[in-house]
Amino acid sequence: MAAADSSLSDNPRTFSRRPSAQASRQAKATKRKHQASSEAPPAKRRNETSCLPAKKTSVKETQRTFKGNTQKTFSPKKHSVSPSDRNQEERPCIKTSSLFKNNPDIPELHRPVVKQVQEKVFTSAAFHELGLHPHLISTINTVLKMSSMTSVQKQSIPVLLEGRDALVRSQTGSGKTLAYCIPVVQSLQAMKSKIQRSDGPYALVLVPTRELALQSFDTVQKLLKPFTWIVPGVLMGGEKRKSEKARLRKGINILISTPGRLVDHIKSTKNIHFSRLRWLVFDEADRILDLGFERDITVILNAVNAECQKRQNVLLSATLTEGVTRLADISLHDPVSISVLDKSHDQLNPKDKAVREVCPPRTGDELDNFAIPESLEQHVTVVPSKLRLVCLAAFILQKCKFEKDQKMVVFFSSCELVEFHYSLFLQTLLSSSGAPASGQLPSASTRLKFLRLHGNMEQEERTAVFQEFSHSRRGVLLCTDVAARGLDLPQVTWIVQYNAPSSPAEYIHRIGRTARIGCHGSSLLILAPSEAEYVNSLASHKINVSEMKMEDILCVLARDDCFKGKRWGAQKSHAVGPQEIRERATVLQTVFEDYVHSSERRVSWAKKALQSFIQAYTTYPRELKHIFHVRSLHLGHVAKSFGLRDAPRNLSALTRKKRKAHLKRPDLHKKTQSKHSLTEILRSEYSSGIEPGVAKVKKQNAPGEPGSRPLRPSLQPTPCFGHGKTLKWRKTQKALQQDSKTSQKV
Ligand SMILES: Nc1ncnc2c1ncn2[C@@H]1O[C@H](COP(=O)(O)OP(=O)(O)OP(=O)(O)O)[C@@H](O)[C@H]1O
Repeated sequence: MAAADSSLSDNPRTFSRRPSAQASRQAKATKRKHQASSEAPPAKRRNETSCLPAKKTSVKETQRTFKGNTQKTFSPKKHSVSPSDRNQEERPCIKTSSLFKNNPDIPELHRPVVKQVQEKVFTSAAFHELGLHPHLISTINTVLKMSSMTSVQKQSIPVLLEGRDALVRSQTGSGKTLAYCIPVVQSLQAMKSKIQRSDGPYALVLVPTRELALQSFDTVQKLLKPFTWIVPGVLMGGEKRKSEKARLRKGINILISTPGRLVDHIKSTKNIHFSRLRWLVFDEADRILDLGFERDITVILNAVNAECQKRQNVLLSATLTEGVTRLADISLHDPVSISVLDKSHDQLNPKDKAVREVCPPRTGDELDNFAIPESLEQHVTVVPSKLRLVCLAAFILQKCKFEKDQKMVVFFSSCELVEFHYSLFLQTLLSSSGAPASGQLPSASTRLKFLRLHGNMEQEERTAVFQEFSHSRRGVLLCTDVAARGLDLPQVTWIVQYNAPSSPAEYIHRIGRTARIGCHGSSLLILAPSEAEYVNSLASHKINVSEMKMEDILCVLARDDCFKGKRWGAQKSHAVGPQEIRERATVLQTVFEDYVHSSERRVSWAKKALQSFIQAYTTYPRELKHIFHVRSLHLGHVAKSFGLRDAPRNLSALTRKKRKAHLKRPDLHKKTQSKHSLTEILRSEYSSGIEPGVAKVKKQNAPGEPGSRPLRPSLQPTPCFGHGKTLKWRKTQKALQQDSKTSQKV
């Protein structure tokens, strides 16, 4: 079976490095030395206690340590090769790349131990203490099967029932949805003149993603069971515009929508009237009010304000930020700030006091430090770029193949990356039929189940995946940040961040998909050595992560004999030593590489995924650029993590060009063509989904064919924010620059 050529993948071709003549002579000498060492007999290193050395100190040392072992050819066991691959087998063997050679040092993590901010989830207060309609109480008790309130519910519901505007902040999975849904339902069912369906919206709930819209709709629908005259509805794209129009025409009293889809109806349908609107709710408010949704929110607020001046506004999020509170200053009327952290709520008046309370001075700013569920264990592992793919696969195998009932969510930075890894794992790690596909490991467990979710998928499939994963007891969901906010996926045990998030807020929301409402959960953040400082950045926001060694993750390969290197045939798995682990990791890598290199189409698919990774990498915000900069990426090594044996030759030039164009644009909202292509890809999942020219990933997408991206509508006129106040976007853009970065990433 063909294997990788280390001389190519170890080529230190990066974006910034231009080797001098001397350096290139040295590189050649090093290469000759490696080739020579590959022919030496394997060194004996059998009596080590840990699986692998904790860190590789230098190239020289590596050569000494692993001399003779690293370039040996390893191939998966013979029976893993399908008939179509026999031709490859007959080809002369190419030298196998060493995954464990020429990697940068793994730095010691000197993470400061910080005391995380924590909140109490439950209270002993019961819902019947709130004076709600008896039917509503019994619905909460019997349909939702809840009796006592969470802290945020106990604080928010009375305030909202008083008719106040509110900013609500509490940790992920603490019950914020009911904190606003219960008061909305209670107030609407109590209206003196009984609500008619044809009255149109009394409450408008804006959420950032379609799945969250569905989820919130489901909750509202349950609460409305006894109040059949109040009609809830959801607009979220994916459904035919015509049928949504028909539903709107009939009347929706509690309308839940993503901004993009609502804008589409405001523009094209004459059937939405906001004259009776009583409630405007922004769930995941910091996400909705950041620049990613600027144009849509502008249109919505203009439409709402034109017909309705008096309403209750509610903003909720686990990560209220400065940007949101600035907007809140404009759109909220005499708001109450509710933070579970304080274990109290403040009734704030005048308005500037409210803002000060919600966003105190920067020094010791506790609102920069988000609460993290107490039962959430956070880990980080530092992995050289070449080993990232193998390490992720090993971690998935460890948890989801060898442990029972594990449910994992893996976050990537773009739709293309999700598609790539989904297809790759499906074709290589999963054995669904008797005959293994090219490069597939036949003994891969049927226990493994992969699903994927991102914004370039057809809505029908998105919904099906969301439902399937929600109801499943196990499985691996590969996704973009489209699943980071608000989704309540029961019993998720692990969150893996394969690509680091662009802000602490996004980190909080991603890990918040586990350890909800008092349950236990764990998370793993995978960083490259050059990104290790990110741990300090998290610590500065009081986020504590403990280190998990890469070697401990790779050790799982000892449990799976389909990764056995040839030389260790008879050896029992429990006696597997560090050298064998390295070889098994190389076998796994070879499986990936063989799959990717089995056709030109797949190679170009992997290259596109690599390019997408690099593009996403350029969009980290300025304050994180010293950690995540494309210049620190070793293209050859990164290529390896896409199953490529070689760094694509034209990629760096292409990316450099894109990067230059990107850097030229301080204002990301300039309507330039080049910007369009870069940012549209990153936002695509938040589109309404019905823009012209939107090409989606088909349901039965052939592996290796990433989907295309939806386009966004053009800029809207200056918006008008709540209570007749006009917000100057240019000013606000600057204030929100911080937050906007998140919207450029997916
Ligand atoms: N009083 C309660 N008792 C028991 N379970 C509850 C209660 N309130 C809410 N829950 C459950 O807790 C889970 C999390 O609630 P919810 O999704 O509203 O959290 P959230 O605070 O909005 O999270 P996120 O910040 O991630 O959006 C849901 O499964 C919900 O049904």
